[in-house]
Amino acid sequence: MKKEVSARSVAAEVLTRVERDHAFASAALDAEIARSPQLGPRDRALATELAYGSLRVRRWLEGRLGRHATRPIEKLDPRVRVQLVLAAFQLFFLERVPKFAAVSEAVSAVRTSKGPEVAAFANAILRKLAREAEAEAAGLDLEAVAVESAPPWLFETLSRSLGPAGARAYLRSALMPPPNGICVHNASARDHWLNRLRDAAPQAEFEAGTISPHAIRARSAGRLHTLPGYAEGAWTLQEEGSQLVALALGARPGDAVLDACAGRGNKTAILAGAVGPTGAVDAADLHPAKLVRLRTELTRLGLTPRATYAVDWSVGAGEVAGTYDRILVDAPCSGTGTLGRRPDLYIRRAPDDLARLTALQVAILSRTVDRLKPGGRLVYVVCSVLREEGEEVVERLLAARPEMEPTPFEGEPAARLATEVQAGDTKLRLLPHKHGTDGYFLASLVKRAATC
Ligand SMILES: C[S@@+](CC[C@H](N)C(=O)[O-])C[C@H]1O[C@@H](n2cnc3c(N)ncnc32)[C@H](O)[C@@H]1O
Repeated sequence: MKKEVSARSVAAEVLTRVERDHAFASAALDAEIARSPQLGPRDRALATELAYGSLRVRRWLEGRLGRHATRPIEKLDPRVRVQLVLAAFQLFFLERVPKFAAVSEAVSAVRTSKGPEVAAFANAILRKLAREAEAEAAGLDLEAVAVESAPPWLFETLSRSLGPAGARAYLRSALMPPPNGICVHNASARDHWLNRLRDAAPQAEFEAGTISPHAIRARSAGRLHTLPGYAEGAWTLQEEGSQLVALALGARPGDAVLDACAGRGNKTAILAGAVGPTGAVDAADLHPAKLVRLRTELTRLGLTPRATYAVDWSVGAGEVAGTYDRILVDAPCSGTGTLGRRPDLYIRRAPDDLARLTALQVAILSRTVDRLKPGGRLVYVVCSVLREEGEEVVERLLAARPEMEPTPFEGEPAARLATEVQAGDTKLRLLPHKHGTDGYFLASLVKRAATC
């Protein structure tokens, strides 16, 4: 019998894959949606809301389900647990799905996969939860929900970095889907594209970003790449904080720049635009496949990197032989600044990841410093808000490489923000609840010119 596909069944498959295989939610969702061409735009949006929404509050939902279960929730078959979590999410957070429908859809999915006995167990729990949701949903303390949704080790680690109130505010902000970012290449054309996008998708919300002069924030806009301007290369999809990161390097016309952990080139395009035809941008990354994507994307935008290098900075500089005026090190990290966008991190991250990642960050930084000209600048960035991957990594680098010293940012938006938000202007932490961007830590460093 062919399985019926619905927004709910797609979300259930995504949650199962994230839980069971530690899959990336975005990749799992893209794959499931691609396998379900019969879903229209509304159902695709609902599947996304169900999958991401449940992941954002999964621990809290499991806690509530656990109060009524006769056996531990974590011991249940993952497919049953996922059905219960999805129904609980609908009961507490999705007003537009009637409560009886949420319960009966979950119970019927459990009956199909596990039989009537387990279905009766699911039914008993969900009926009790439906009564609680009826009484409580409107008055939930969302900050408490957010804190209980994070694993305790993560809340403690965030509290050490942001203070307990900061950690609570950050987690509360991560309950909301963040906007999608658009980067208009020619910043002076931003208003033009804002108007064009509003005309093309009146149901969506577009607003100018406040941190990056290139940024437009988009909500409820569906598939952005189908809108005017994308195919012509007038804009790309790039989160606003990520734009600021590239601008923070302060690359000038004529500079030789290395994008040391360039990935698919999200930031390389801004760097290539800044150095212009008289400068050069080289891009490096561990994964050659990402560099192929980078070349394709830059070509689409009418830009070209001078060279791309597949390099593992943890072992050496590979074929990167030259030296550079400016280097951007957008290092691999815990991603804890992106919890709103990647709630699967609540499942995929573990406390011991930090020691491994910080050792890697220090190793990458140390090797890239060798490729910096004396007097040259390096911006270190992680999409993490944790001190361990931020201030502490910089301290470790400065201890190992005394020729490096902190220096104020040169990129105008980052320099302005740094002096506004903290006393020292050589480091900057972007926070979703303060800046409306993903969370990042940035540090600006210079290599002392040799003295005789
Ligand atoms: C945070 S991502 C940055 C990606 C890119 N700059 C962007 O804006 O999307 C970190 C990148 O570092 C790369 N990476 C991880 N370990 C590395 C290593 N040992 N040497 C070089 N690159 C590495 C990853 O492949 C990934 O693309």
